[in-house]
Parts: sequence; structure tokens; C-alpha cells
Amino acid sequence: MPREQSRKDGESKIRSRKKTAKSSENTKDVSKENPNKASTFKLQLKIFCFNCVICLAVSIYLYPYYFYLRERHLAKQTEHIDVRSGDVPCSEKYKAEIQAFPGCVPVRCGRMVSDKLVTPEEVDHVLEIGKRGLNLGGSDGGASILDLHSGALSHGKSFVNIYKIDEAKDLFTASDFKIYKQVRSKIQSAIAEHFGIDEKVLHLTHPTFFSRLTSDPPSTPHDEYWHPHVDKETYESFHYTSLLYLNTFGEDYTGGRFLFIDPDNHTQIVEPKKGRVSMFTSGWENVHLVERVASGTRYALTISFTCDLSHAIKDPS
Ligand SMILES: O=C(O)CCC(=O)C(=O)O
Ligand SMILES: [Fe+2]
Repeated sequence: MPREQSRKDGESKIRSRKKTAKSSENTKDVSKENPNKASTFKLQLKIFCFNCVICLAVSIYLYPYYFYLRERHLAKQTEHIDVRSGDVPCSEKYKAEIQAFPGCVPVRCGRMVSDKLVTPEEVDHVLEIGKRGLNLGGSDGGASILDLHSGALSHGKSFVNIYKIDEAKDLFTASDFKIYKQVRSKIQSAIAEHFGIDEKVLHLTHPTFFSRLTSDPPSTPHDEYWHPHVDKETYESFHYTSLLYLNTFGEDYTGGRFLFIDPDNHTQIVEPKKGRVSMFTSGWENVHLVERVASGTRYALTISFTCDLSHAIKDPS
């Protein structure tokens, strides 16, 4: 029995030695293969990195097109538009606010553009009034305004009252104010018609102003006209905003397009053009911005309306 046992012990030792030998052979094989595996891994890593770089380059190249594809034009500069509109759902906040003014609640919210509302003679005259006033002042930065109602005129880093400047005493004539009133009245009727409200419950409100925009770097936050905003927030009294463009994008300046920013970063663009009127509900459904002017000088007149009698103003006179 002990001899039998020692034979079995001997056999199992041999088996275990063979196993050890085999496993050490395996170890030797793997370590022999390692250099190949390492170089394959390096190659795969390089291919991966190369693909990443290509993807990144393609994305950077296509990025502007992504926005381009999301850009839609409401009005191009090259078009002559009788009436074109874009409806959007009224924002809840605007709807809630305007309910307080019977007869002033729009049947639709959105925008409307027309190139036939104001005559070329009227636009020429209005532009001339604006230039005459703005030439007496001007911001140090890229945005100058002249508020015909209050008389506020950009001057350096702040404002002066144009009606208190000696040299501006007889600057504006009765015929200037008549033209302003004529244009205001046409726009008011068009807003009432398009948005289905009673013209009589709509009142001119402040500020009503000329703007002159250039590519000059800003000198105060007032000069940063390119930020997205909602007019109801910027100018509390506004319910309906209108803009009369006094010169033309692509001819008198580059940049300076007007963009409505809709949900999902879709944009609807109005390219300003001399005589073009754009009008829209002033609520959160119409977030918008003016692109930075890249060259030249852009002129526009903002005429806005309120349904709130306590914010009504008379025509400038
Ligand atoms: O001049 C424009 O086109 C728009 C200006 C504007 O959005 C504003 O004054 O609130
Ligand atoms: Fe605005």
C-alpha cells in the first residue's frame, strides 16, 4: 500500500510538472506576441484619433450651414413685398397681459412686412429729419438714437435733450412733424388691420426714435444693439412694435439684418430696405435681434404702440 501510494504521488508530481511547463510555454508565447499586439493597438488608436480630427474638421466647416439651414427669410432685400406675414402663437405672458385691454387683443400674433405702406417721398423726408437731428449729437460707440418725443439724443457716452440745444431751436418744422404723423397714422391703421384690433384703442407710445447704427465698437452698454431681446421687456409700454427702415441692407451697409429668434434656434429674417415697414406683437413670441453692422451706416425709425392709455403719448410737435 505505501508503495502504491508513492507511485501515485510520483505520477501526480509528473503531471503537475508537465502542467507548469505548459503554462510557462504559454506565458512565453504571450510575451512573444505582445510587441505585435501593442503595435496593432497603437495603429488602431492612431486611426481613431485621425477619424476624430476629420469629424471635428467637418463639423467646424459645416457649423455655419447648420444655422443657414435654419434661417428663413420673411423678407429679402431684393424683393418688393406688398404684404407678407408670419404668424406665431402668442406667448402666454403676452396673452395674459393684453387681456386687460378690450379691443386690443390680437386675433393672431406674429410679424408682418410691407414695402408699399410708405411712399418713397415720405421715406426720403423722414430720413432727412433723422439725419438732421442725429448730426447734432452721436454716440461714441456704434449706436446713436434720437427720441423725437422726449428729445433724447445720444451724445458721447450719454444723452442730451435736443429741444434744449440752442442750435436745434428751429431744427424741425411743422412739415416734418406732419410727415411723422402721416407715417405713424398709416402704420397704426396697418397694425390694426393685420392684427384684427380696433385702431382707436391703439396709442402711440414712447420711446419713438431714430436709430443710427455703425460698426464702431461699443463705448457703453447702450451701444450693444445686437443682443436678443423682447420689446415688452425692454420698453415696458410697447404692445405693438413697428420699424420703418430708412436705408438698405447690402447697399448702404452690411450686417444689420433683423432676426426673429423662434424656438429651436430657427430664425426668420427681415432684410432692411428703404421704405420697408416691419410690424410685430411686442411680446415673448417675438424675441429678436439686430445683427451687428459690419460696414456702413444703418438708419431706422421705431414707432411703437400701446393699448394702455396711461402710456400714450401725443405725436411729436
Ligand atoms: O432697428 C431694428 O431693426 C430693431 C431695433 C430693435 O429691436 C429695438 O430698438 O428694440
Ligand atoms: Fe427690439
